Amino acid sequence: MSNHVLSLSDVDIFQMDNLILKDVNLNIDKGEFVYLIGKTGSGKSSLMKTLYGDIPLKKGKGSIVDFDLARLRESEIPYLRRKLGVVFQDFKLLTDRTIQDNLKFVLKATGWKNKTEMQDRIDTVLDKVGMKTKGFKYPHELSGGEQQRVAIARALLNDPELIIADEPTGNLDPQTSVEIMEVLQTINKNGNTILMATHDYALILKYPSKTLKCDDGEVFEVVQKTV
Ligand SMILES: Nc1ncnc2c1ncn2[C@@H]1O[C@H](COP(=O)(O)OP(=O)(O)OP(=O)(O)O)[C@@H](O)[C@H]1O
Repeated sequence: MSNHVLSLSDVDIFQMDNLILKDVNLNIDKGEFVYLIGKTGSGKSSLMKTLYGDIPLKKGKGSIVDFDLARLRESEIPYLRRKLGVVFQDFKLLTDRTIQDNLKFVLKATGWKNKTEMQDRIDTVLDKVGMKTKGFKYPHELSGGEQQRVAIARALLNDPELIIADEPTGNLDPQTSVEIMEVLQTINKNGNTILMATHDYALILKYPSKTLKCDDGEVFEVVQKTV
């Protein structure tokens, strides 16, 4: 059986009718930590959006956590998202409710019903990111780094087969970026597969791993010294 969590072959990535990336071929195996780099506008976000069903796959073959991206129906997207954890640069927490309630909202929306099980899961994921004691706070009462920890906890709620993180340290200072990276590294060592877009080469040097680059309409793997 294939160990691929993600597999793209001869995929073209579009924004509307504009071709952004051509003939993309890549595989990510269970347990890998993979960086996605490339200058602004090179197509990193477009690639990631295609992976979580925000942009339809119009050409080529793509499978992600057992979903066929070329045949993905609108109605299947919520089920795909349940098997993925997506983390954004700007955290995207709901500002009108506490951290606990942000997480509860996601659990309810994804079919959880039992209150004790929900609370146990929330405690577990907040503990994983070092935020167990701050669940009663509102997002604006937390620092950027703490909000990103919560966003990572939220991504972990449904035990995703792949975490897609689009510049998760983009809004954070260097020290806080390292702290968030430590959280992601620990999660990866505990078995979660992670694809992370970043501009932060210092992080890549500190935590070397497989690196894919978007450049001039293509995606290719780079060896560390040419990053
Ligand atoms: N909603 C959109 N509609 C049309 N074109 C878009 C849209 N979003 C992005 N693009 C274009 O697609 C190309 C790739 O953008 P994308 O956001 O994927 O790059 P990126 O590598 O993620 O950049 P950044 O590092 O700045 O986030 C750019 O030329 C951009 O102008």
